[in-house]
Amino acid sequence: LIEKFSEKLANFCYPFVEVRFFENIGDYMRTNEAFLYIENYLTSKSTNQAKKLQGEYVRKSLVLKMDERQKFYDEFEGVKFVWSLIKIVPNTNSVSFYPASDKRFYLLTFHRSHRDFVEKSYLNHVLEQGKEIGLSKRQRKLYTNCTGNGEYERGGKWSHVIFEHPSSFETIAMSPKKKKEIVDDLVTFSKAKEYYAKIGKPWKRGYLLYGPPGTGKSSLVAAIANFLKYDIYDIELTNVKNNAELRKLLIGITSKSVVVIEDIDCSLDLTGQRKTDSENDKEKEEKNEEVNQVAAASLQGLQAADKEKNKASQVTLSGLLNFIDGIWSASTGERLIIFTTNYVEKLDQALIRRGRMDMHIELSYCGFDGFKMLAMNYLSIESHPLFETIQRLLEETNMTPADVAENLMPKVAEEDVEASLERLIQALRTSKEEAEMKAKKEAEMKAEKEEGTGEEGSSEKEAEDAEG
Ligand SMILES: Nc1ncnc2c1ncn2[C@@H]1O[C@H](COP(=O)(O)OP(=O)(O)OP(=O)(O)O)[C@@H](O)[C@H]1O
Ligand SMILES: [Mg+2]
Repeated sequence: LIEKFSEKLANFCYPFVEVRFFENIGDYMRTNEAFLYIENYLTSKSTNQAKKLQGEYVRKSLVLKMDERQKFYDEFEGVKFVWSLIKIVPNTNSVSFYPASDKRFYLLTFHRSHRDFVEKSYLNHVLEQGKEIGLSKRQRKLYTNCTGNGEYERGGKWSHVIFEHPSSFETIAMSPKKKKEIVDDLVTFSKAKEYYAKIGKPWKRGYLLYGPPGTGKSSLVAAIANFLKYDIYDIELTNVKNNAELRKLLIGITSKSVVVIEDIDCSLDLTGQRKTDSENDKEKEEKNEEVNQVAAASLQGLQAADKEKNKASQVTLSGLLNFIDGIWSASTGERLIIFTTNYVEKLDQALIRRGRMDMHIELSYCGFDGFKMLAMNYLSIESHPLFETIQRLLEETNMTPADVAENLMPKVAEEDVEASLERLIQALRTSKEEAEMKAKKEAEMKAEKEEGTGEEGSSEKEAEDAEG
């Protein structure tokens, strides 16, 4: 009876319902998209009402956001609602190996008589509006994974900054045909939600960008993200301890994102075949043995080996393959996965087969088309008498777009166009001469080596004869 009565009393005194929308949810602490949509919705509405705001400078404009503990009153179809942003700071007195991070949530309060209305229409209204606003002017983010190596850091988490890279398809120098191909592919992909559902595939696509250093792979990644207006998740694989941590990262990725793994050939030893369990065990045993030997040798040696062991990532090729298109990968909607590498031939075929990496894009040395684009961007010229010479030289020698761009950049204030072009021509000539010299030297070395092996054989014989 007392229980019943106290419940009634509580309801009478506080007839409100509270709903919390946490920023991160679940064991994997994935970003709650509802939180982001609500943030957009409230940011668009709250600024003229709230008295405590937070200012951020985003893409050349000021964005005012709701401050913590600031209440915001909303009204929809005659019903009143109260929103507030609340931050829970973890208890710093408790001693924990992994310090907990702050938790934030939006709290929605309304009268309990509107419960049905909230569930059926108000929340839909808020989320839909927030989503729409988000698409048109959201701040895009560049995420990277935390190291997880330090004593106080836990791996498998993302940290982010606002993504503001000026690269776009207009500034990338590559053949117009290839550029169009990529743009068309991106547009088709971004509109193909139903199609992917129909063919029973997760909505994602893989790109492999390969080519020598300085040919614009990283720039192209930024251009793609800018074009699609997606967030970027830049994974540093060497910071990922094991496959479980990689999966944890995957779960934390929101939809509409580009996932990038740069220099995939250097990140890990992924070039070998997928290993069987027994092979893995054997390797581990061997490693342990090594460590033991070092331990016996000296304490210092052990510490060094331990450090190395800690550093080494245990992400395997099969873990990465699962990351790309395993069952878990379908849990995060619309997504583009991009690998970049300097040495495509080093990679395992399983990693780059079609279906995983659907499109292979080669970025190569600067051609005349690329040069014209750079000249337009850097010097604002479409043609010049010196272009002919440059075209001929570009055909005769290999120069990366990065080098061409560097030479075109004015070195002193108000340098004229001709000086820049002359500098480029000079650089192209030098590079051509160097390449020729190198080829000549290599040929000489080769010839010498061949001669040398012949001579060595004979001198050995002589020595033998002398001994005899
Ligand atoms: N195709 C290109 N178009 C325009 N600018 C380019 C191009 N390639 C390179 N650049 C210029 O050179 C710089 C370096 O390029 P970028 O970082 O994209 O090269 P990368 O291929 O990623 O090299 P790495 O393999 O060393 O990572 C960029 O800042 C950009 O200004
Ligand atoms: Mg790069």
